[in-house]
Amino acid sequence: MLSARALVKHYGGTAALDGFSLDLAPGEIAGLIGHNGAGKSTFVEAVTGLTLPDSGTVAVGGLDALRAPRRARRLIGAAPQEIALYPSATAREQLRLFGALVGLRGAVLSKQITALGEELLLTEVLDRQTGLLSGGQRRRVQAATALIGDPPLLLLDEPTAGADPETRAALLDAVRTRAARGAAVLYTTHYLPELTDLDATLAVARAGRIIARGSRAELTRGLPGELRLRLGADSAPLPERFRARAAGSGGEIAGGSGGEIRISSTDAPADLAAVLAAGCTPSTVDIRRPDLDDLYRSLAATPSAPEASRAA
Ligand SMILES: Nc1ncnc2c1ncn2[C@@H]1O[C@H](COP(=O)(O)OP(=O)(O)OP(=O)(O)O)[C@@H](O)[C@H]1O
Repeated sequence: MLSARALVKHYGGTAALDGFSLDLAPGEIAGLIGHNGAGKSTFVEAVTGLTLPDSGTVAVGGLDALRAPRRARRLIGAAPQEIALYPSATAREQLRLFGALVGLRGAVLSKQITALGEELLLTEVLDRQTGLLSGGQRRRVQAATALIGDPPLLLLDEPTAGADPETRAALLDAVRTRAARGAAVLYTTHYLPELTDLDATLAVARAGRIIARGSRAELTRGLPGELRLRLGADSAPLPERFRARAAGSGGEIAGGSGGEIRISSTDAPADLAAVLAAGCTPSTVDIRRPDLDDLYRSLAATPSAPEASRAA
């Protein structure tokens, strides 16, 4: 549904995009993550036609989005990071406007607005001016403007910023429903647990390009998780070879202290078997598998290509 190749965009001496490539299939939710300034918003602007890249290509539903931006734009529902609503218009008026832009009219449009209001918990505020809404409500109205008309490509930039747990859940449900109907969703966030909730594939941006792409399982394979345990009162001490990997955990390595030992481990079941074989008798055991935070940390610790070449 979306295929971007080798996008480059310079702002003065800054390469906001530096060979940014990304593919997105129908029905896929991809989490676009990366540090501030990695190029995520610039990429979304390039796909929506707000920014013209210096080079590279963007295809949306097979259309060349750089040559035919208006036609491509009709296939895209975008909720940018910056709120872009008319403060004096009501939420319903905004949705009428966006609905009309994608060709909805009359009763069909009214029905979609009512349904979106219910879905995103906005029914009570649909007839209020958006300038008078809370930040979280405005963000949901903005998300609704992206969802109206069921576009096949959704670009949602931090749609849950400022959302409380109830409205966050409603937004995530709405995203899942659209993907289940076949929409491709690019979901930018700094809040990694959401991507687990959405069962999203991941695209990690760094210095203007994607440096890792795949399922969460693929990208976290081989990363260390943790074996966490407490040693019982009559336990043998933790074997020497685990002590260095338990350093800094704050746990006690002798039995009976009650402190939690955290052993960095790429194969926690095997390490647990070795600990038990050494006569340790844990009173509690927990295995923490590597998660998105571990992935983020491991990628942050690896210099990107331009940084590496600068450092060389
Ligand atoms: N209009 C602009 N003029 C000048 N520089 C820009 C402009 N837009 C983006 N940049 C620069 O391009 C780089 C990428 O910015 P971008 O907003 O795409 O990052 P981001 O990954 O979306 O960051 P964040 O997580 O903070 O939203 C940054 O160094 C930014 O300062």
